[in-house]
Amino acid sequence: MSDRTQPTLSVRKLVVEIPTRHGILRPVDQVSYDIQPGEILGVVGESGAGKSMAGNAVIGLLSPPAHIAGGEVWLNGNRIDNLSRGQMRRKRGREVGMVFQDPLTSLNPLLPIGDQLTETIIEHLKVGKGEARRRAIAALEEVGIPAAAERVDSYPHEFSGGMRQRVVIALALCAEPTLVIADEPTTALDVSVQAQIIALLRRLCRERGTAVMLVTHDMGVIAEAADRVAVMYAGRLAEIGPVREVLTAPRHPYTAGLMASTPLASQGKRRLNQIPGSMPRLGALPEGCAFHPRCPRAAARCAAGDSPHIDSCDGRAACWFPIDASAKESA
Ligand SMILES: Nc1ncnc2c1ncn2[C@@H]1O[C@H](COP(=O)(O)OP(=O)(O)OP(=O)(O)O)[C@@H](O)[C@H]1O
Repeated sequence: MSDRTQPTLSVRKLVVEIPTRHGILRPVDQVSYDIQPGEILGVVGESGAGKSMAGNAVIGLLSPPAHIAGGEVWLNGNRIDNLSRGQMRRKRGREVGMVFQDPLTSLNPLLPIGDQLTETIIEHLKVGKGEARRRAIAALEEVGIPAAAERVDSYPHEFSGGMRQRVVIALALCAEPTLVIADEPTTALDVSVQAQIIALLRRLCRERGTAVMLVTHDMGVIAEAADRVAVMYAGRLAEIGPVREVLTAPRHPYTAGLMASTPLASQGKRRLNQIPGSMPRLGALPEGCAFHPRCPRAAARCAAGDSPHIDSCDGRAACWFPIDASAKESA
């Protein structure tokens, strides 16, 4: 078991590479972060920023030819980036639960949901059939499935999208994992249902001390759910820090741009200023900071040399000229 001072997940200088005919791409480049027990780390960025690859790499779900080419991943104090596929498969489910955008990725359409839950519980918790069924019903009750004792024998298609995602959360949590990777868990749902699912995930993981990596393109979901946020741009971490600080006083101009293009309910008004241009392709990254061609603060230093890294900047933003909120600047 993890002790409370040890992060549940610790990722150090993780690099994912994809060899292509035109050279090697790095969809994840030197990414480092920790997630503490009970903490939700939101990973946000535009489409193609490398968010899903960063999550999939951690749980050994990269599709070849993508592979981990550097760095380390530690789960509860054990190194896991060098495990075999079989060893990693056993960790998924038992130590790591997964919630994906489409509930039908996780649910077998041909099996009643109760069978899927009891199978997982028996496999990972080594209890008998009767006890597993009792726990399956309790798990469904906990995620808010009405009349769980009757619905336990229903098939996935007999539930609405929101209820199906509740079942997936029950399935992800039933083996009592210490880490949950949730990749766009609410993107396919109606806005009103989205908030319920986020609140549910947050409550259950808090209660159990489960660490969560929440991958989303939606700053609103981050504001709602996350304790800390990691902002990705072109495979690299642009900024990482406590969600309140990053969202109210972003230091990286990219984070500031994302915030300016996101209508947040808490801000009371819609601010919609799109960041000009688009994220560069991985095969055509500019020299220097990958964001500099779109950056309102870019200076000569940003366009040359190595890309700035959080560790070599101020520890929060990978930027040579971070925004200083105390100076009342705006990006
Ligand atoms: N087989 C592949 N060959 C080349 N590039 C790839 C391959 N698979 C993924 N990529 C690239 O890797 C990058 C990271 O993809 P990833 O899916 O992690 O991004 P994302 O931030 O999760 O985006 P989205 O929100 O659209 O899912 C993207 O630029 C994508 O184009």
